Amino acid sequence: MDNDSLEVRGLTRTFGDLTAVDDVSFTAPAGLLTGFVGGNGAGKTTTMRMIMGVLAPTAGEVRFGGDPVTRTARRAFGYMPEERGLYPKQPVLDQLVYLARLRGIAAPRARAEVLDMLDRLGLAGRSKEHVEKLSLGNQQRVQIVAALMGTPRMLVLDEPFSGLDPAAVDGMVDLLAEHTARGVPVLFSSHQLDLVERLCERLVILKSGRVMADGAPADLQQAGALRHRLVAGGDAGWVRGVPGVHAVDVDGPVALLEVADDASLQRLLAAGLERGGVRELTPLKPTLAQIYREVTA
Ligand SMILES: Nc1ncnc2c1ncn2[C@@H]1O[C@H](COP(=O)(O)OP(=O)(O)OP(=O)(O)O)[C@@H](O)[C@H]1O
Repeated sequence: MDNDSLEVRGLTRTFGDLTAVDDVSFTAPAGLLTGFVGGNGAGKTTTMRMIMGVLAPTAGEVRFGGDPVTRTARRAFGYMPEERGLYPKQPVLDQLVYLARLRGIAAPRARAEVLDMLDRLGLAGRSKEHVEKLSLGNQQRVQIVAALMGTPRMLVLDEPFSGLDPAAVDGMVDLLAEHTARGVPVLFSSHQLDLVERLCERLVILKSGRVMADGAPADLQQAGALRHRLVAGGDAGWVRGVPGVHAVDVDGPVALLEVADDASLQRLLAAGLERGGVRELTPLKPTLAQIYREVTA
């Protein structure tokens, strides 16, 4: 196991009769972005709270670098909680420097680091404003600074991209890349599957508190039902009669197909030769949205 990876083993949390997180195990490897996805109420926030020690697990454990996570170790983790938690009536810079000092960063360095990150997120001119005067997206940018400052050893970010405009998303992506380049594991939750697909090297999909899929997106794409796009010489209606081939959609000569195995693919081609030929047959990689729908169906 890589030394600076996050490992979650058998994590479980009940609230009365509800098992919100049910025997969840996964690894967020060092130096990689791991996307944590799942519908509303799937258990993402509850899992992240347990990782950060905000909530006690009913069962299971959290390890970092091979060791059980202690309170001291958690001080070196950057966390963006769902409930955010900035003081509305304090100026942005004062507040961030205060939070940085709580993490043990000396005042001059804290100030320089905070000003640099505010600048990179387009907030340089707003550092003296009270947080409550900022738009929600700009408050979110301040939260990002709060989570990322101080050279954290791990990042746990609950919906860090929600409410950000495209420029801020790009700024955030660049910042996260700097942390993964240092070997830091980054776990972030999101409902924006296009963004997760673009960014993540690892993916954990949760449903009703359970892990439904866990791995590299390319592996999950291969494990999913492979679809093919076929363009026939004439009307492609004949594809419906080929054993092992499921026609998802047929529109004139173009068909979208799920092919069970290689033998079915050969049957499809043989049938095509008898029915006016096959002009094109292309395997299609499922998108993350398709994988997500399949594994959470
Ligand atoms: N303190 C609590 N007391 C009782 N139930 C809770 C508590 N916290 C969470 N839950 C329940 O646990 C389940 C998982 O909630 P959680 O917030 O972890 O989901 P989530 O995946 O983060 O959802 P969302 O995407 O909507 O933020 C939900 O059914 C929620 O109502």
